[in-house]
Amino acid sequence: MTPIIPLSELRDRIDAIDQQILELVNRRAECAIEVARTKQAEGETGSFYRPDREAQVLRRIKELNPGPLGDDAAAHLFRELMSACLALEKPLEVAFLGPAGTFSQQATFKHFGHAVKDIPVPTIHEIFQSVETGHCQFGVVPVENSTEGVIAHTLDRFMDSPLQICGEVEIRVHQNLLGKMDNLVGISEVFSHQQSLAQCRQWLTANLPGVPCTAVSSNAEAARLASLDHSKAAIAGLTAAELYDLNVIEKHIEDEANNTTRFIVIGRVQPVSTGLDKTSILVSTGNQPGALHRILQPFAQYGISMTHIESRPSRQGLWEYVFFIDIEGHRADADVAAALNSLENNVKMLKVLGSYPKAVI
Ligand SMILES: O=C(O)C(=O)C[C@]1(C(=O)O)C=C[C@@H](O)C=C1
Repeated sequence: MTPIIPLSELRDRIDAIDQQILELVNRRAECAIEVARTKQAEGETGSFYRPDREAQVLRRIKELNPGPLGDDAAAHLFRELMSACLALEKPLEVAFLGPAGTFSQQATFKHFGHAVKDIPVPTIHEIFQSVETGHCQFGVVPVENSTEGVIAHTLDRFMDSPLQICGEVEIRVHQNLLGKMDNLVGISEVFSHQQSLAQCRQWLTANLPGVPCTAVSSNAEAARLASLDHSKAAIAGLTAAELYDLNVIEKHIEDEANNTTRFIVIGRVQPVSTGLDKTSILVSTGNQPGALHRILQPFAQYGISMTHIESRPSRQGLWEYVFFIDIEGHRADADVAAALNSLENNVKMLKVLGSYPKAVI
């Protein structure tokens, strides 16, 4: 048995280590300030954020991590460290689907760290708009949920937006029943975002049969409404419970155990290839026989994996569809470039929505 070390001695050790960490962290921050000077000298004017470099830093940390700290825990620490360093270079403004307390805000912090200036915006359309007009440098929008499928609004908005996808982030979504009451008895109405209501449909039918469910603009808005009336409940995340001082009446009420939402980061930056990337494209074929085959053929020919395909009405011709496709690899990678080149000759329209590093944390 290893001897028990007195608490005071262990705390002295921790204090000494903290001092070293603090010195090192500040040396790193000084480097980031120098990076900003170099970027400025090279004529950079836009955002100093580099999604490709950040992905590489986080992947390297996970590879180097000797433990006992877990790889994800180590990566999260460095996520925050880089966020603070970037804020010294140039603070970043990121629009998310507000108000505060939504899963979109959680996704924003998970991807950018907490040193960003997070700007709540009421609709997906306005998130695009705030980045298009330069109000914010980046936006975070939900794109698909593992239970409920795609968020059509986000996909549709890409059809006429000049913005690029420059990152992705996934959030495990736990839904909770929140309210001022202590139990399910006497609940007269449940508020939530339409997607969250859909994710808890079975639970609601089994536990609150006949209670009206009302869709509102966000889960945080649902929590706010529930805080105003003691007979009304909300379905939302735990952050919203804290924010609006609500009781957690029932935890994890989502029907699917692995309920996950994928968000994408939109902006004007085009990350360079990191070796572990994804590319999202928009393709329109016209309504001809064999159209889908012509889309799939170049990917098969160049051995490219397709991770997602989704069709949406094009809004141009009756029964004309566009396809949103995610593939593995970066548009600058030789095989992806060749496949996209060949695809362009096969289809009516091809728009590359972005090549970006796969989510690291
Ligand atoms: O390497 C850079 O370009 C930096 O700005 C430094 C740094 C970092 O802290 O490591 C900070 C922000 C960028 O988004 C990427 C990396």
